[in-house]
Order: sequence, then C-alpha cells, then structure tokens
Amino acid sequence: MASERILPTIHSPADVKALPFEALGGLCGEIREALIQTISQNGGHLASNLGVVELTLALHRVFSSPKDQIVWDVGHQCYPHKLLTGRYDQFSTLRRENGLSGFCRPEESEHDPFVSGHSSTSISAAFGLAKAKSLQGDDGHTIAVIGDGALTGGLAYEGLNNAGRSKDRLIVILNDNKMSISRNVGSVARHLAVLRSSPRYLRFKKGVERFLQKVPLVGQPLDRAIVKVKSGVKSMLYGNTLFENMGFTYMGPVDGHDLGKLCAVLESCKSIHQPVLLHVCTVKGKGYTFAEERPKDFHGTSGFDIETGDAPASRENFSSVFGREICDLASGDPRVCAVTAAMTESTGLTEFSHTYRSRFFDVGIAEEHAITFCSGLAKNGMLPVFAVYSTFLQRGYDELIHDAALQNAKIVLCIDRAGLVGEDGETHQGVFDAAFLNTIPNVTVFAPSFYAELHWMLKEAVYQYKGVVAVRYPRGGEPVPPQGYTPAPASYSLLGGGAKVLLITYGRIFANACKARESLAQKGIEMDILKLNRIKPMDPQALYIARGYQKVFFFEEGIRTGGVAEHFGFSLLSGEFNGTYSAHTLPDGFIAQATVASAMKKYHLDADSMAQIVEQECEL
Ligand SMILES: Cc1ncc(C[n+]2csc(CCOP(=O)(O)OP(=O)(O)O)c2C)c(N)n1
Ligand SMILES: CC(=O)[C@@H](O)[C@H](O)COP(=O)(O)O
Ligand SMILES: [Mg+2]
Repeated sequence: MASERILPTIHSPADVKALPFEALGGLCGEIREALIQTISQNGGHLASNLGVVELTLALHRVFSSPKDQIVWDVGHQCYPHKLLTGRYDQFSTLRRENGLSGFCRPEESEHDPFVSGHSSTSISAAFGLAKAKSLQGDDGHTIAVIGDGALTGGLAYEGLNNAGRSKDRLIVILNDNKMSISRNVGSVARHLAVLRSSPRYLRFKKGVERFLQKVPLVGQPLDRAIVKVKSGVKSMLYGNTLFENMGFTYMGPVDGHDLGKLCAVLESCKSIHQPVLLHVCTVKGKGYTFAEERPKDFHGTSGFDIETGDAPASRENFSSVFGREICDLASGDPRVCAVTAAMTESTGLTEFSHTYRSRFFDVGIAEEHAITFCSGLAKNGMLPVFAVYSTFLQRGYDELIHDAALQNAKIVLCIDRAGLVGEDGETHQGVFDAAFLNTIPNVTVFAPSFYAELHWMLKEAVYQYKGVVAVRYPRGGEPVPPQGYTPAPASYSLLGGGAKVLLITYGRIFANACKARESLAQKGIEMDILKLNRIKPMDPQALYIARGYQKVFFFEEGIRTGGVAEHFGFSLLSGEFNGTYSAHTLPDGFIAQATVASAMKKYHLDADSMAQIVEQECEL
C-alpha cells in the first residue's frame, strides 16, 4: 500500500517539528518532487532549491519561525521554506501573476521577515533584526542563510564586520556549494575550499561537546568560556578562519545533506549566544541528476522536460547578440575588456570569457566594485564594457557618479534586462535605470529597439563618445521590425511627417507604436512617430520636431518620475509649444510579477492601448 504523503499535511513549522525523525527523509523526497514538478512548468530557480532541502528542514526542526527569523540571501532558494511554512497549497502559482513570489516576501507570509531578490543583504538585515530583538528583550534567534556566491558581495562583509563580536543571537549559515550561477570566483572562494578540506575543526568541536555534556550545570557563561578556549586552541593548531578574525564563532564544515548532523550542529549554534557562522557544504541540484550535472542550466530555468532534462532551445536574444558584437570589437582592439558581476552566461559573455581570457573579468556579485574597477581600467587606457542587468546596476549609483562620471572615465555599460522582466517580479524589474541615469552628468544613454541598432550603438558607445556611455536593451529577443523601417545610425528617427499627432517612444515598445499607427491609419487617424535612439542627452533637434505637432504622446517602459517622458515634456512645455502633451509610463511604484505581455497591457504600453489612448484624445 502506498504510504500517505506528508507534504500536504504540513501547514506550519510546528507540523515539521511534530514529525518523527524517521519521516524526514521521505519528506525531503516529496519536497524535491514538488520543486521539480512546479519549476518544470512555471520556471524558477531549481538547482539552488534542491541543494537546501535538508538545511531548510533542519532549520524548521531546530528553530521556531516566526519567533526565530530566517533571512534567505537573494531568496532564490527559499522555495522549500515556502513549502514548509503554509504555502504548499499555493505552490502551483509560483512566479505567476498574483501567485507566490519566487523570492521572500513579507507581504506573503509572516515567515518571510525581509524582502529579497538582490544578493548579499542577509547578514546586514539579520543583524538589524537581531539587534532590535536584543534591545526589546526578545530572546528569539535570527538566522541569515547566505550562499558562497552571495558572499562575494561587499555588503556581506560590511554586515560581518559590524556584527562580529556583538552579543546578539545571530547565526550566519554559509551554504557553500562552490557555485555562484557559474563556478564561484575569487580569493574567498579559495579560502572556503581550504576550510572544506579541513573537517578537523568540527571533530575537535565534537570532542568539546562530549566534554561539555559530562560537566554538570553547563550554563551560558561556561558555554562561552568553552567556545573561547576551543577557538584559541584551534587557532593555535590550524590558524584562524576569516570569520573568526571578524569576530564570529566558526562551526563546520558540515555535510548539508545529513539531517541528523545538521540538526545537532544547529542545536549547538543555538546555545552560543553570540554571532556564529556555520559552514554548510551542499551540492547544487542535489537529487535531480540533470541539475547536479548541469547546475548552471538549472540555476534559473524557464521550464524543462522532467524526463530528459531538456529545456526549449534558447533563441537569439539581445544578450547573445551583444555577446557576438563585443567579441567582434575585442578581436580588432586589444583594449576592449568585458566585465561581469557573476552573470557571464546570462549577459552573453560566455564566448568572450573563453576567447579573451585575460581581458575578461568576473568580479563576483560586486556591481559597485565592477564600476570602480572599470574606471580604473579606463583611466589607464583600456576600454572596459560592463554587462549588467538594469536592476543590479542600481547597486552602483554612487560609483557611477563619484568614480566614473565625475572624472569622465570612459566606461561602457551594457544594460541588460532593461524594462519589464516578467516572472522575477518587483525586485528584478529594470524600470529605474533610465530615470536614475538621467540624473548623472557626463552620461550618454542609447536604447536600441532591434539587434541592428544594438550593433551600431555599441560601436558608437565604444568609439565615439566620452564619459560613461550606456546601451540599454530588454530581456529576450527583438520585436518584429515594422515593415518599411530601416534602422539608421542617428540619435532619433521620424516615421511619417505632416500629421498633427505625434507619438514619441524608444526601445522595444517602438514596435507596439508602429502597430498602433497602422491600426489608427485604418480608422483615418494619421500619426507620426518619433523614435529616440539616444535618450540622454536629448537631441535638441528632436525637441524642435515635436514642437510642430498639435498632440504629442510619449510612451515609456520605465517609471515616470525622472524618466525620459518627463524630461522631454518639461523641455517641450517650457519652450514654444502650443499643443498638448501627455506621458504614458509605468507608474512610480514596484511592478508585480506577471508576463511581460500582461504587464504591458496593464500599463497601457501594448499596441491596442496605445491606439486607444491616441484615438480617445483625438476625438476630444
Ligand atoms: C546584486 C545582485 N547581483 C546579481 C544577482 C544574480 N544572482 C542571483 S543568484 C546568484 C548566484 C548566487 O550564488 P549563491 O549565493 O552561491 O547561491 P546558490 O545559487 O549557489 O545557492 C546571482 C549572481 C543578484 N540576485 N543580485
Ligand atoms: C536569482 C536572480 O537574481 C537571477 O538568477 C535572475 O532570476 C535571473 O533572471 P534571468 O532569467 O532574467 O536571467
Ligand atoms: Mg553557491
């Protein structure tokens, strides 16, 4: 007889605690099955989640969420946590519109204490949470779970530096699977490799524990004294770990797939009332052979066949075209360098990384550093191109101002995933870059709608302009180029001429504007389109053209405040313009997860909405 499934009966961490230990292995299997089933359909971060199944279970056995708070770094590995904290029934809605988020979301559950999506925030957040608890006399624990990849981000060290030697109940769990999205990089990764290969410490610790158990009335002060003695002896024998030097008690390394060991060591962590770092070793993709063998492919997937592990063949997209173009430039110019902050594959730099190894730099999840590093390269005569997602570029705002723009350093930013990104949702939408780049002097911004434009804009960016030059393009492929439109290397292009109505736009939604124009033409409404190729600085000639129209509509796939539409409108309305101007942009808010097509419709950036808006205005 088939045994009853356990996962559907888990409605809260209390249910996890109530299970006999022998049932936990089966539960791990059910969690893995749920992950594989759902992610194969909905897409998501499979390999990272498969790797933390036992760890998540152990955390919920030993600690009591929500009193004890668990902060998942990046949050892309929090799906097992969702399954164990009352969200199993909604799991099929993962990453869908109005469904469960693929990251931690306090609005979704009391078991998600902090928003996540961007890397390396967990230690700072957890320390803040822990400190607040201490100040309020709350004896709950706070646990940050951070991956070895996320540990390459500078913010993690700011958190460690600040939290070390405090007296708060903070536990940092380092989930070390040797992988960021690609193989992890840098000298800390090397330090972790050394620690992984010296399991003597935990054995030593176990000896201490056995001793402790024999000592009657072991209280807190004795616990601490033992920890100190133990650390001292250990550092004499083996040298200190980085974490100990930063004031943490280091425990580990421990096998992150051995539930018994994990529970025992977490109990020990719980008894040390000062910051502890527990080093856990896991296998990315654990339990699904294809993901174990190809963790990169299963880091983020848009869906796959469970039997074969095959995903739909990836088609040409802006990232792959960029990857080709940058290789072309590098082949003819030894000054061209490519920089990524741990996103080699997804930004299209795989080929470059193999072919031009000495000029390729994966700096880790360190966008701030990447920008300042690029400025240094540029100052000494190289031509650095930093390929970065729009949402992660937000990290480097000050570096752009202070380290690049202020000294007019010649760096090129290839801003990928600019605009709506879809299922990753609020934390990943690329809707702020046009607005925040608008605020920085010495910055030029291009926005291709098609691959052919990316080709000439990239060249222009590398060779024709001074200062910081950005080329921003969306996630995925180019839209179908409108009939009769030939991309031309100019800062703007005008479609039509002589109409009274003008639509202005840039980027991929230019294609929607062209469709809207066609459908309006069928209704007898003539409309010209002004397509901006360079969105900063604005070409005065483009403004001059707009002045001649009676009705001007600006459509922008970006936030309103500070965006291109607002800037254009301000300049237009403060000059000699007698017509009406309206801006149709994304709202000044956070855009929820949904397919790009659905969000476009919701915010009136699709062709039908554009046509409707123009038609209604023209009827007035
Ligand atoms: C600031 C920032 N840059 C880049 C990313 C993209 N990103 C998401 S997960 C990830 C790798 C994380 O590796 P690790 O922390 O080791 O977790 P693992 O997937 O190995 O469990 C990267 C680079 C991000 N989320 N945030
Ligand atoms: C978790 C994370 O931040 C990234 O892995 C992100 O989900 C990538 O999404 P893309 O599919 O756009 O590369
Ligand atoms: Mg990792």
